[in-house]
Order: sequence, then C-alpha cells, then structure tokens
Amino acid sequence: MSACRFCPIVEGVGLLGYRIHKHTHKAWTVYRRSLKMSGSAFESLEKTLEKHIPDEELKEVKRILFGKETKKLVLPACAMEIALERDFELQGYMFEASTEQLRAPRTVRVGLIQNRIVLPTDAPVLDQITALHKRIGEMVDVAAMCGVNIVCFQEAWTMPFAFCTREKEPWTEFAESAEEGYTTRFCQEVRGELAKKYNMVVISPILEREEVHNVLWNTAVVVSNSGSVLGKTRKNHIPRVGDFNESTYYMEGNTGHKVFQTQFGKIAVNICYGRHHPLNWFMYSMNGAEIIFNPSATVGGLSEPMWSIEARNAAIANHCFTCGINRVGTEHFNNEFTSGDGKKAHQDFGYFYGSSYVAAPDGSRSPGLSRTRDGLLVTEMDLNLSRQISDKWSFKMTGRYEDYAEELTRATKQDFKPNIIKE
Ligand SMILES: NC(=O)NCCC(=O)O
Repeated sequence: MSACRFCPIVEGVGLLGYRIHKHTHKAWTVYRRSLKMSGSAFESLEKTLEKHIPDEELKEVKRILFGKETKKLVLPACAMEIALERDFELQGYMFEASTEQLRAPRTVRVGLIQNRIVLPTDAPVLDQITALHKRIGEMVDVAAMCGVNIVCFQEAWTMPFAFCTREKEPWTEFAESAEEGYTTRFCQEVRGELAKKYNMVVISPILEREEVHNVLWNTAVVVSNSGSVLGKTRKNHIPRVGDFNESTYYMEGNTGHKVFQTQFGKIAVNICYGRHHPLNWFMYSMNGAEIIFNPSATVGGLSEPMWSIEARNAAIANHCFTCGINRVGTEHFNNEFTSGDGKKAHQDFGYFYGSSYVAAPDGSRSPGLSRTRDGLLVTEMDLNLSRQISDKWSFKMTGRYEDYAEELTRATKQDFKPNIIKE
C-alpha cells in the first residue's frame, strides 16, 4: 500500500481497490481544481449560466433557481458613468407588489455595498480606516444619485477581517465608539452630506469599543437620515469555525433583536454568523422588521453553497426582505497563523466571494453582485409585498408559536428528554 502523490487516498490492492482509487482520484482532482476556481477566477454564477445555457432554457433555469424575474431598475447615466470611472460594479433591480385599493405602494430603495480593503493590512491603522472611508464615500455618492434611501456596508467595513490571526495588536485599534467614533462621524457628516443631505439611513457595521467598560463588540450602527444615531445592534452569534477566531476579540451581543423604525420602513441587522440561525431571523421578523440586513464576511471554501440559500430562506419563511452583503478579495497578513484544524500555517483567510444580493418574501431574489469586484447593488422594493405574501401563504398564521415556545423551553432545560417513541 502506498499513498497517492496527488490525493489523500491510500492505494488499495487488487482490481477493485485500483478502480475505486482511480475514481476517487479523479473526483479529488476536480475538487482541487474547483477550489482554485473558488478564488477570483470565477466571476459569478449568473454570468456562467448566461454564457452556457441556450436562451430558451435559460429563462426556465432562472425561474426555478431565482424565482420570478426581478426587473432591471433604470439607473441614471451619470451614476453608471461614475461607477465605471471609480471602478465598481453598479446593478439595479426592482421588486414590485400588486396594486392595493386601500394602501399606496411603500417603495424604498436599498443600496448594498461590497468591497475589497484598500491598503495592505500592515499600513498604519488610521490610513487604512481613512482609505476605506474615502472609497466607500465615493460609492455612497453614486448610491445617492440612484435615489438610495437606506445603504448598508459590509461587516467590519473599516478594517481587514483580521480575526483569523488571533493577534490583538494592531487589530483592536480599529475598534471605535459607536456613538462618537471617526466612522460614525463619517456616516453622519462625510463632506457634510452622507446621512443628512443625502437623506439616507446608513447601516455601518464596525468593531465597537464600548468605552465605559472597555468591552469590544461587533456592532452595526444605524444612522438615521436626520443625521443622528438611531441606535446600534450587536452581533449575537460568534463563529467557531475554521479561521473565524472572532471570540478572541469581542463578546456575544447583548442588544436582543432590535428593530429600527426609519422613515423608509422598519429595519433590522442580523450580522454575519446570525444568518445560520433561522430563529435569529425569525425574532427580528417577530419584532416587525420589514427588511433584515445581513452584513457578512465569509469565504468560498467555507460557506459559498449556503450563501444563496440562507438569507433567501429567511425572506420566504418570515415574509420580509433580506439583504446579504459579503466582502471581496483575499486579505494577506504579515504573520502566519493556524486555527488548530491541522492545516498548515497560512497568511490569509481564503477568498471573500462578494455575491451580495437581495431576497424577497415571494421567494424571488436579485442577481448577485460579482464575486470579484467592488460593487453597489441598488434595489427598489415595494414593502407592501410582505403583507401580500403573508396573506397568500400565511406562515405567520399557520406557525404554531405557542407549541414551539413551550417545547423549546423544555428542550433548553438540563433534564430535557427528547420526544422519541421507541418500540
Ligand atoms: N464573519 C463571520 O461570522 N463569518 C463566519 C463564517 C460564516 O458565517 O460563513
């Protein structure tokens, strides 16, 4: 017996062993190739489908994969031009609702921004923050031209996603006050304009330093279109997977499932890892959220097959809109790190695959932004769709919440006995 040079299979003896090995070896080779493609080489699922599927079948494939087609939103030519000049992707889509007799449409435009970090991770901290402010400021200008009412940035948008390293310095220096930090001030008043003049609600996910107790949190600050801080909500699930060593830096959030009443609708923020927890989405929805944002940072090798499902399922199950945002690119760190999973020491997390998208309560979804470029996704949504779909499918009515609550309460007790019937 000897180990294969190219795959983890130990070659067996005899014809059968050889066949099995050949078969598995091929699968392994395809898998390794696909891992390479899960980096920046593969632009987007939508582009690949469009390239390879004949037109007459493409419509049907898209209907089944993505639901009712989201119409393209016509965006101003000047916005398209500036996006081109500033080198980011700009896409626009709309989710329509039926006309009602008693309610006017409740149309809102949402902007999602995904991006790479601007400076290398070893540049001075303030330079890195300032460069990101400048970059996102340029993209928000375009969001304003597109009439965006609520804009949301990616998780920990002011910094590299350095939580893989487990080093405290310099990463904890990126933490800022949610109420008075540079970044909140930027969101309130960049060029005197961002929230107030642009009449935009800004969702700004940062690493928060709560200064009274000196505790760090992973927090989304919601800046109202009036320019004041409407509130903040903290990431309440901390990953314990792969290189996501985030518990080294901040605590599980303690802000509950807050919903923010804005001029443009009721919104909530379910930060990154919370998207794997259906009850988390559910609780925001129970508190009345009409749009739930999911600013994230996640990599191809870990979560990409789950990405297009989780936020979309939450939109369907809770009769609301959901917005997934993920950063882009590979971020390199000076020092090697490991995560106790047997992998060789390495200097990056893997590839952050972008692919930000919006999902609607009727099961449809917008195409994603690319896996490879900075981008602004503008979607116009009529919030009336939520109640219309709720009236049609009635999940909020058919859900057996009292039963779930009672059983769940029992299930969380130490003396819980699973309800299994045995012969
Ligand atoms: N940022 C974060 O919580 N990432 C964890 C990995 C994932 O949820 O895909």
